Amino acid sequence: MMLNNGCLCCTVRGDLVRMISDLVAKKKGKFDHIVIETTGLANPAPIIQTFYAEENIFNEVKLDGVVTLVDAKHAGFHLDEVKPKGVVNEAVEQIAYADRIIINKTDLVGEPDLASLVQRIRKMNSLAHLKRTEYGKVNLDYVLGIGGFDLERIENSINDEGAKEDHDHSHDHEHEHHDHGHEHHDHDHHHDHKHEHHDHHSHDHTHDPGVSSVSIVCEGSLDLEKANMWLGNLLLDRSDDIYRMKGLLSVEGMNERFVFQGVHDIFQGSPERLWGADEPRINKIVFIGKNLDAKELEKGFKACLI
Ligand SMILES: Nc1nc2c(ncn2[C@@H]2O[C@H](COP(=O)(O)OP(=O)(O)OP(=O)(O)O)[C@@H](O)[C@H]2O)c(=O)[nH]1
Repeated sequence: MMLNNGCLCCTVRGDLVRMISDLVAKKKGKFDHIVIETTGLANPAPIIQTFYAEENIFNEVKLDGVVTLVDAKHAGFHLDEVKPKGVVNEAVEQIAYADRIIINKTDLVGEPDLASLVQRIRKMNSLAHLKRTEYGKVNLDYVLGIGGFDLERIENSINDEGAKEDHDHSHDHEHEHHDHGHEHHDHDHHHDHKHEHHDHHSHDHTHDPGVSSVSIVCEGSLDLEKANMWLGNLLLDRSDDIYRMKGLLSVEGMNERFVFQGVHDIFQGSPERLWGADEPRINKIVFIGKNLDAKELEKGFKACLI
């Protein structure tokens, strides 16, 4: 089914609501997945938000994940494009919201360019799985059944954060990235940030998209009231800039681990399984967004610890 262009200022796509309602009414039980292919100019946010905003949709279908196909040869150009003030760079947005990033046409670029593109994408979105392809060759289960918004799968996605370029052939890289991911967890993140700026200047990029991933990893238990206030206020002030977030928290007095995920002002959270007797109470939160201040986020979070 072809959708008309939605109004860019709307956060709920009426056309998408109608399309899904029609499909559900006519063919309920006859399909496993619905694949929505947007144009290259689409902002994914309104499409994602539609799945939470309308009760009919929310109850009948579940948003599985966002897959972004990146043209390895031309992506750099689009990411560098300077837009008029207030206009988003859709290439940046499409990477920021993704659960899976497929970097295609890798045969057309050299390894150094490819590596720097991967690095650049990784800094924007440290949660997504990433794969390099030629002619878009991926297994179907890589792009269907992702569970990118499932609370039950939060732990997996934040645990292998930054560490999971999914390789089919190039094994040396797997190790490289794996190590990097662990380092990422142990170190403070201002370090990463500084590097980012350094790289930025030395490569003389003209445009900083300002989209980055910030992760907080910290042992301890949270004061429920303080944590509620902090996250609540953060979303009140910054929900436009926070594209996606995922977290696993240890709350004082709560025997279960608390998991949450969010997209802008949409927030879903719930207690998950019990903490193990010997399990270290480690909190993990990952934010993907614009103008994120890693230091400030970490400070705010730590102020909520008991
Ligand atoms: N060299 C090379 N060419 C590719 C690769 N993947 C796709 N192509 C070619 O790129 C061209 C455009 O591919 P499409 O898949 O139609 O691109 P698209 O962006 O989906 O196009 P539309 O959705 O129709 O706008 C075709 O000639 C493909 O054969 C790749 O990995 N390497």
